[in-house]
Amino acid sequence: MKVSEIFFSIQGEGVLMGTPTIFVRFSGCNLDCSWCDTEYAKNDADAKEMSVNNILDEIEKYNSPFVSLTGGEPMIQEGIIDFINALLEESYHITIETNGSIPLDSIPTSEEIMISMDMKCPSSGMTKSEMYDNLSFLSPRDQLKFVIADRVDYLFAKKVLRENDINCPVIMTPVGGMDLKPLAEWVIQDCPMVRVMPQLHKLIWGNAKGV
Ligand SMILES: Nc1nc2[nH]cc(C(=O)O)c2c(=O)[nH]1
Ligand code: SF4
Ligand SMILES: [Mg+2]
Repeated sequence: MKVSEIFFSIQGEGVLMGTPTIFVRFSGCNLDCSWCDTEYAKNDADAKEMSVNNILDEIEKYNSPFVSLTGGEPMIQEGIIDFINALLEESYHITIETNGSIPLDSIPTSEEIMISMDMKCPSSGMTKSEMYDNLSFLSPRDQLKFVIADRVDYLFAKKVLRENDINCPVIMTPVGGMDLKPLAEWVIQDCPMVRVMPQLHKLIWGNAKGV
């Protein structure tokens, strides 16, 4: 598998925010979001080839049952399902950070898996890539995230929520993860059933790599 980096940090996004978590960041992505904050993982130029066992050996060094698979786009990695099954066997809780453009039905059903699906808004330039069928695959233990750059993105997100039956927590985060006020005020005005959240790791460490 093509790995960009493995690091131990706190979960900075979503309902598990604040939980010490091991991150496995895979290289390679099928999208090209305008505001991507992990350009270095979008192609596999700097990737390290690692087997499932190599990765398991590496993450065993950290003392946490929480693993987050991210990228890039983890779901395009060859062998990702075998890796997920190996993590389940080792009793890890797994968060899968996916961009929503890859079918999610190959992911095993388990209490120990949280699918954290991004829904790409207009400012990303990638809205056409989203697979709306994936929304029906999300259960209450998963989460749906919208990264919001402007009012157009916010209205897009509201429309998606209005037109689809969503069964999991919904999170809105401003692009860059830190300037929360405009988004918070829109949500208060409209009161949709969403949670406004920062990217906690960026509040702590700024826009650094490996955190
Ligand atoms: N601390 C921390 N939390 C994260 N949650 C999701 C991340 C991601 O890049 O997908 C991420 C990340 O890069 N760092
Ligand atoms: S899906 Fe994620 S990694 Fe891929 S281009 Fe968009 S923000 Fe970057
Ligand atoms: Mg990140």
